[in-house]
Amino acid sequence: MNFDTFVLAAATATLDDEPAAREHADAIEFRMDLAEDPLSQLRTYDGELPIIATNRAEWEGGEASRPGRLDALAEAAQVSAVEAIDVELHTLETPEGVAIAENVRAAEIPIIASVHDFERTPSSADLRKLLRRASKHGDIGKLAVTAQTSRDVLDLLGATQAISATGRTVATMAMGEVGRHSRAVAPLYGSRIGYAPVDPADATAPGQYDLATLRTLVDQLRSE
Ligand SMILES: O=C1C[C@@](O)(C(=O)O)C[C@@H](O)[C@@H]1O
Repeated sequence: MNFDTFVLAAATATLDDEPAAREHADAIEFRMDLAEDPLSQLRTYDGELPIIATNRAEWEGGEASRPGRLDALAEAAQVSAVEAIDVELHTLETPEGVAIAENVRAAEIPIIASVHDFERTPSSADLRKLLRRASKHGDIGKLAVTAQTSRDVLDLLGATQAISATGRTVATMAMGEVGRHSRAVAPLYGSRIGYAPVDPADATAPGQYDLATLRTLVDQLRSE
């Protein structure tokens, strides 16, 4: 998968959702940590959209607990439909994370190095540092923070613009209601991935638009 242009990922724990996502999404984000039997779902997948595999750790807002979490991700990287792997920046900075990154790179798949803050938005300087670190460890550096004020959204967009202007590939979004519109406008500042559930009842983060809405918003803003 190529992140040279914006990729809209339909976030789901059920690969059976793929036909419903196809009309609007460019990819599926398969949340292995929320899925039943994720490896067998992957092995029997025969959809058209490429998959970003995510097995989010509990300590980063997901549901995957320790035993086997990274091994499952390494196995997912062997599935041909899996065209990108999402790993937490904090994991990539550990020896186990370095090992998984080597594994994934051997399969010639890009790594999305992600950072989440479910409570706040770090300072502008810290946002830039985090994005730089994430885009150094991953092919794409991703930052999802929680905006409490509109100033937070501006800081995130500023960091997105500044780091992408240095030639790095980034993806950013502000979670929650205050930052919701960032999901539509961040692509204009250089963000290369957006996430939305097929069904709004199955949101994988606070403040997500449903897939059809985010597709429309992003496309309309881009074509103006
Ligand atoms: O990291 C992200 C971004 C996200 O948290 C969001 O805010 O849309 C949704 C997650 O599924 C994905 O892994």
